[in-house]
Amino acid sequence: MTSSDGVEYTPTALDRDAVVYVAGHRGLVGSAISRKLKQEGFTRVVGKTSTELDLKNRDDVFAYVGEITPRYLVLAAAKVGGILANSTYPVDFLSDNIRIQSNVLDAALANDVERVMFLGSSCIYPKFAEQPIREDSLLTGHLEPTNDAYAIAKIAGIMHTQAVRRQYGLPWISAMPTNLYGPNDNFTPTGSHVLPALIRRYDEAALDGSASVTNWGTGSPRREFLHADDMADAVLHLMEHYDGPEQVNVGTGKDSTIREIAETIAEVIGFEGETEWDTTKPDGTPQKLLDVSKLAEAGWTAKIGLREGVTRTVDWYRLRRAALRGL
Ligand SMILES: NC(=O)C1=CN([C@@H]2O[C@H](COP(=O)(O)OP(=O)(O)OC[C@H]3O[C@@H](n4cnc5c(N)ncnc54)[C@H](OP(=O)(O)O)[C@@H]3O)[C@@H](O)[C@H]2O)C=CC1
Ligand SMILES: C[C@H]1O[C@H](OP(=O)(O)OP(=O)(O)OC[C@H]2O[C@@H](n3cnc4c(=O)[nH]c(N)nc43)[C@H](O)[C@@H]2O)[C@@H](O)[C@@H](O)C1=O
Repeated sequence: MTSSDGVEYTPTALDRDAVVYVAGHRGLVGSAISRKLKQEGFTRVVGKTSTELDLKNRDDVFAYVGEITPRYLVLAAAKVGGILANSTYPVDFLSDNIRIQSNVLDAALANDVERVMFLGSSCIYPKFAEQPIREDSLLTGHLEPTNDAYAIAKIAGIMHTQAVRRQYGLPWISAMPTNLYGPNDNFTPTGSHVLPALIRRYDEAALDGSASVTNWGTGSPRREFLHADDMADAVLHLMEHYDGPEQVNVGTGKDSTIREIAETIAEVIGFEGETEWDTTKPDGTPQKLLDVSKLAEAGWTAKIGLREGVTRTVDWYRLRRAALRGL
């Protein structure tokens, strides 16, 4: 098969005995991908924690990738955070991510990694992109200011995979996930995304018998949420069934208001008090709903519904509550 950029590659089942390097294998997405690959019979799934290998250190990255010489690589390591972390530390989100992805992708190229999956984020699209957001709306308008630095790093990552395809003919691809959640998410109050933040907040309020909780913003922004296990399933599916220079959106195709998400989480937790909104905190993008038709054409749709996914995540959180709260 020849792609629109001239790369000749026919997507096929990945070799279960080949080395697969999952960069970021302890995180929300990387851990789900590692689990999925092992469930599917992959025997040599490898990774290192950030303590063992700081991906910002180019020499160390080249040494490690040269040592393991993976046939496949999923780049799920990044500096990641919610709206507050992104808007407070833009330098870190830009600089760390540019360095991590340049090091890993350059080392992958130097070692002829056959198939690379780069993970971006739906925040790469313009703040006021037409909804649902199509892949071709990339670079057609201004970014959302609360995460523009992170988005620019991610756009550079997409371009990096496209450039490798053009210059070296390797069938590297990228996927743009919507907002994700699930086991191994970040549950810290100031660093996390909304879904884990609300699970923790409502759980604490239920335990303490609080009369009310206060969430950030107005509650009116719309977001689409995908469970990390679905994300992992989509990543493997795309690596085995998709090739092309254009990034592929990964989501459910359905969104809800933050207020509705809060109601679902409160119900699953069993919190019966009031919810208030702190409108001094930012709302961010008014709506982020991905057009997932390209993904559907590649043969994949989401399977885990929001209530089921939230229930599973609440159960996971409750088993680890003390450790996650640092108690
Ligand atoms: N979470 C979300 O809602 C979304 C995430 N994404 C993308 O998915 C990918 C994974 O995100 P997610 O799993 O949520 O993030 P997490 O924060 O859960 O995990 C990030 C991973 O990256 C690793 N990492 C970070 N910095 C370094 C470093 N300097 N050296 C080595 N490893 C490092 C961490 O390693 P360790 O644990 O060892 O410290 C961790 O395993 C990212 O590219 C992100 O942009 C896209 C859209 C939405
Ligand atoms: C995945 C994506 O994640 C970020 O963008 P975001 O979608 O705005 O993510 P968020 O989950 O942090 O917030 C979603 C909405 O929820 C509201 N909200 C209410 N209460 C809490 C709360 O307690 N915590 C948080 N974090 N948000 C809250 C919040 O005000 C906002 O309106 C970017 O980092 C971006 O770079 C990126 O890629």
